[in-house]
Amino acid sequence: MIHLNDIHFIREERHILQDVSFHAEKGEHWVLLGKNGSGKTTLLELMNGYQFPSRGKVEVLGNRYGQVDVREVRKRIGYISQSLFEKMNLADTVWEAVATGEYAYLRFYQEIPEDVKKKAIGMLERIGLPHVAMQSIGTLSQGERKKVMLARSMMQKPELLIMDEPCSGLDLYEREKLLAAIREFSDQDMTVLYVTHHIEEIIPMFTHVALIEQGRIIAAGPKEEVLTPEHLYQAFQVPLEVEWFRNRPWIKVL
Ligand SMILES: Nc1ncnc2c1ncn2[C@@H]1O[C@H](COP(=O)(O)OP(=O)(O)OP(=O)(O)O)[C@@H](O)[C@H]1O
Repeated sequence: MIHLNDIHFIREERHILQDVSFHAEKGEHWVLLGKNGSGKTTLLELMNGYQFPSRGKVEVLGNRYGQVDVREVRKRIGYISQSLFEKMNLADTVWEAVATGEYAYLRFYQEIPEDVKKKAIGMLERIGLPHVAMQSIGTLSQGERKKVMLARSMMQKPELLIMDEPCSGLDLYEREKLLAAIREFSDQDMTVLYVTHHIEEIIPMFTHVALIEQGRIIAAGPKEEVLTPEHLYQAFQVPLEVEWFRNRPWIKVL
């Protein structure tokens, strides 16, 4: 599904990723966890083919990057990030913005077919936002924006869903609502990769965690094995305890 082998990413003499190998199989739901500047977004950009490694091999959904048209691979990947939202036209109505996900465009230049409109409104209903369908996306709250981007990414049921800090800037209520929506959309056929620096966002649907520190993966595997105080100290340099409550980790800083 995703195979990164011996990746090095060097820019302006900085070794941003060093000797990274990462493997995710179909149906696994991964969290990529690490502090600010550790290299998480860079790793996602390699997986989406927006960046190419200085050394090493990237293979996603059976395609070796460098030998295929990455735009074709991207059609099978749902990607949610702040930078994608910023590329959207804030004057577009919400249902139109969701409908663009059907074609992986950012906006339409011709009339949207009725069935695509219905599907987009159906997605908004599923995510609990049918009432904002006719508003422009620029008028939405932060939480609504994130949910709309999730609905958009689900128009063409992706085989791989990649999310870059989708809960950043959300209050507790909005965060939990968005996590519930992500859980609702992510079934076992879909591989999920979720980037965050907040341990409490690792809800039960996530099966695996990779910890990244200064461009190196320091631990990767089933979440219970990776989320130990020792590994987390290595990643964040903060002494802490981990408490599991209903299959979700919570931390106490010591
Ligand atoms: N093209 C580039 N040229 C130079 N430095 C870069 C480039 N791309 C990324 N970096 C640097 O690489 C480091 C890792 O960046 P990255 O955005 O991957 O971190 P991150 O883990 O996603 O951080 P955050 O959690 O703060 O978003 C940063 O120090 C960044 O400044």
